[in-house]
Amino acid sequence: MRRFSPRLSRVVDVKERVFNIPPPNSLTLMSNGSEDRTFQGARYRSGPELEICGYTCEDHFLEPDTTLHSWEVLVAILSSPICRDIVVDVGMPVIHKNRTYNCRVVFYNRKILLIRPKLILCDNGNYRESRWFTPWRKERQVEDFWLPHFVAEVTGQQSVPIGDAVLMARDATIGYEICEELWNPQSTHIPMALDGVEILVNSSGSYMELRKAYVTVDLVKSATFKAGGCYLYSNLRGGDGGRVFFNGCSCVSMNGEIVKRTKQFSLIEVEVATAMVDLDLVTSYRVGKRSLNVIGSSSPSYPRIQLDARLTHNLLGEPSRPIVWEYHQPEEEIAFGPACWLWDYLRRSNQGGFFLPLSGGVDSCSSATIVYSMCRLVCEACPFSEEVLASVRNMVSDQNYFPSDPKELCGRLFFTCYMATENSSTETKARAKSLAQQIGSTHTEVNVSGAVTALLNIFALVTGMRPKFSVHGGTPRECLALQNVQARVRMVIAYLFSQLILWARNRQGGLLVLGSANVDESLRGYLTKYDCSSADVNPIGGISKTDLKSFLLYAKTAFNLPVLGEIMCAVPTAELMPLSEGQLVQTDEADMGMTYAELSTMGRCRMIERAGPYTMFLSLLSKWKEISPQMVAEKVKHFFRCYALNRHKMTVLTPSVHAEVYSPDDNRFDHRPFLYSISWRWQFAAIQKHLQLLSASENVNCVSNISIKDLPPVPPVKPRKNVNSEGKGGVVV
Ligand SMILES: Nc1ncnc2c1ncn2[C@@H]1O[C@H](COP(=O)(O)OP(=O)(O)OC[C@H]2O[C@@H]([n+]3cccc(C(=O)O)c3)[C@H](O)[C@@H]2O)[C@@H](O)[C@H]1O
Ligand SMILES: Nc1ncnc2c1ncn2[C@@H]1O[C@H](COP(=O)(O)OP(=O)(O)OP(=O)(O)O)[C@@H](O)[C@H]1O
Ligand SMILES: NC(=O)CC[C@H](N)C(=O)O
Repeated sequence: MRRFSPRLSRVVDVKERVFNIPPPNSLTLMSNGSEDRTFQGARYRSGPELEICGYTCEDHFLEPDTTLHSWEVLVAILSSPICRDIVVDVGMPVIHKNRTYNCRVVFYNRKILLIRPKLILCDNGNYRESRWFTPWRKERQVEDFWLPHFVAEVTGQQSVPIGDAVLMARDATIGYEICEELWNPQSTHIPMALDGVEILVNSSGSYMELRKAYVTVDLVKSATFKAGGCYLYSNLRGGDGGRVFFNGCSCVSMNGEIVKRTKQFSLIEVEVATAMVDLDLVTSYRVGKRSLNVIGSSSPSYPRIQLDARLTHNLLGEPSRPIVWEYHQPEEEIAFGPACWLWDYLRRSNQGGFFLPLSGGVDSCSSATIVYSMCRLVCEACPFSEEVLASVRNMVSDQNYFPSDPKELCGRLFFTCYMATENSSTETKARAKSLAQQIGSTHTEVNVSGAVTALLNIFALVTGMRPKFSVHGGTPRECLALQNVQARVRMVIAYLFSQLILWARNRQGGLLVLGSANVDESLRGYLTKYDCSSADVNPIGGISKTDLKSFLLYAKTAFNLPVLGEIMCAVPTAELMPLSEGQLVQTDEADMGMTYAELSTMGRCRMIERAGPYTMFLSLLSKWKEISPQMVAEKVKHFFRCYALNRHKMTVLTPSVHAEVYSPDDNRFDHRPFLYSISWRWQFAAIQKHLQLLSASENVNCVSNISIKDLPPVPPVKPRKNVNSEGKGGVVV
């Protein structure tokens, strides 16, 4: 290929995990002859959103200290010799005219060139940016920003431009689009590209959800496919103190093709991807797009901040070539995302490892397998990362330790315990033990029946009464209480062990207790409040049972853990009730009155389709054609009754890594009340009315049109009913 004017530019996309900007002294150290290793000879460097202070500062963004300290760090960075002759943009909050903006600060050779505030904020899902930031609404306008005095002393500038402008070097034009601006229908890259901006820089704080990674890649590719250009997309990676795991996957795209990328998951703190691009190819691509040129010629111009420097080299190197993006399957995302999040959590909490009550069922075994996956990642990272090695040495209280075998590491960091009661089976006990052996966790088996009996004795002493299981003639209320006391005792024992097990082994610190309630159980409320569902952190709280089973199938082969095949196929059961004539009387799905697959469908419908009971009923009518409309109605009503009854449990849900769009996590994600009337009179009446119309005519196109007369009668106030979380009423109190 012939180039008329070889303008090869090295651009760099630096991806850093939050809070990882090295302190000033280490920056200086790195400059001693290590410039190439750091920026790889690049002329431009970008990084993720709000990288200086960290994306998850949240309400700390309302504190002026956060902005002040960000300026202090910025001064340290721009003063560093490492930043000579390279244009750098970094992310931080900036207060201008008493308003806080989420900004990129662009500098070159100790001079700040531009402060570019975010134009479109993100407020969906876990995002709440407009709680802290104001969007910049002055399109294509800049103002003077007066620098803090200690910054002015270093840069020698009093004021710098702030606003919606682009940077014009002698040989390239660079524009900024901050995260959500790419996702919005009025994406900023379009008018910038029409105005001749060649390099589009996007700094992001985009978190992981299963099956989401392709979205950013598609957006980036389509941005430069439609409008041409070189796109630098830099995202955070890792956990920084919240429930989300930032998704990595930074990349460089050129005219619709990805030419460089970074990993989605890794324990390594900083990953630098460098690409060499030929900017003439941007021009030739755009020149060929005739319709783009016509629109571009009338497109309004951006203010241009001039930079008297060249970004291109006349090098004879080869431009980076297009690559094929290999996506992780959801099972791999489960294996690596929560594992990396657990690692970040563990090292920041300064604890010595994890404790998990291991029942031999799908959920707790999934949590265990994720910890094993974490150990594998640690062993892989240690030869390349001093930070990971230092953290693991602190955890195991051994400064000479070098982990190389995940099983051996697991034995040091991970403690599992099977806690039997008289209702436990030998099968689950054996499965828990096998998994512990295969992953190498330090495993114990205890019998907690003595503690359960002691508690029941206290009750009997006071009341003179002993509750009975239903198979022994007890009422549902007695039976439920007997189940819950077993489950709760396990939680107390788990905390006792987590606090003292390292003490008993003459090691420092304590252990974090892991939980293993999955997203579906939480949504349905099929868990005992303050049993082992209450823990310090939960790696699977955002994942559905269906996905967990696929994950175990994957891990069985990928991690060589044969017992997972058996665990996956076992019928899920709580094992809290006695066997009846040798038969299992309790299975999760029978207890819940719905299958996990149905629950997952309804969960998605509630959250993603934003469906109330009536809309969910309509939606499922077309999805579940194999069952009658009456049956669909009963399932929907049962789901909403259970959801309403148990919603209070979400207020104390153990923090877990966010992974699923239909998560019911009440804390940050799913903002709904936690006290409901469970009768849903108006909504259920609408369903009933629709059913009547359906039976009157198969083809009625009905819109709910109910009135007071359609409502079922209000239930009598007396005698009071105590409805348990099964949604089964009928106990007179
Ligand atoms: N609106 C509200 N706001 C705040 N608290 C509320 C409340 N309504 C009830 N409560 C309180 O909540 C408590 C009842 O909840 P809780 O103690 O959890 O008990 P509960 O939900 O009644 O029963 C536990 C449920 O979990 C199931 N389970 C048990 C064991 C294992 C598994 C499994 O996952 O395999 C499942 C079991 O079948 C049953 O459905 C009571 O103290 C009650 O007063
Ligand atoms: N016998 C047991 N030994 C140790 N822990 C247990 C035992 N039974 C239950 N647990 C703990 O309590 C949690 C909730 O118990 P539950 O019976 O609801 O299991 P679950 O949610 O179906 O999960 P699993 O599939 O792991 O059995 C389990 O995930 C596990 O951590
Ligand atoms: N920080 C942001 O602006 C997030 C943007 C986008 N909605 C995402 O999920 O990645």
